[in-house]
Amino acid sequence: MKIALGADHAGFTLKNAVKKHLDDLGHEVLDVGTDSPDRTDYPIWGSRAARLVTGGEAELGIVVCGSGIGIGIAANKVPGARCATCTDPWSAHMTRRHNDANMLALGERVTGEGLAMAIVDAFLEASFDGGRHAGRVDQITDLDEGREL
Ligand SMILES: O=C(CO)[C@H](O)[C@H](O)[C@H](O)COP(=O)(O)O
Repeated sequence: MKIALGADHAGFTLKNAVKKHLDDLGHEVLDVGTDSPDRTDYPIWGSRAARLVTGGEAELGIVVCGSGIGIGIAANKVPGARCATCTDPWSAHMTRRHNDANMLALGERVTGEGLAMAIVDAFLEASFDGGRHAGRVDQITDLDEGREL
């Protein structure tokens, strides 16, 4: 699978660990940066990763900042991105099944590396249930495209 990856300085180390994990699993990683631990701004990297996902170059995206919150908010500003900030594997599993999330956000200052990989695995191994959830995801798309509910 092609997976977009992005992080700010506060997520740089965990991004590299996620990248190695994805490489080991045989995925193709599209790393948008950042490429150093120098201080930078999470909206840049969240939006760049999201654009790869919404543009179809990547199937899924994973983004990392200190909390996982800022970069997730930024990713979700790109229409078509459904990015979930997760701190546990169950939430990562459920956001794929019920929300058809196409991006996962992690917080390096929140989540240790071992747990982060379990979250990544749960996210990648689950898939969308469809059914009653499909109409709700369609409603999210309506919001993305400026329609009122
Ligand atoms: O956006 C965040 C908070 O929601 C991230 O944790 C950022 O990585 C953080 O704000 C960066 O903070 P810093 O003090 O500039 O390292």
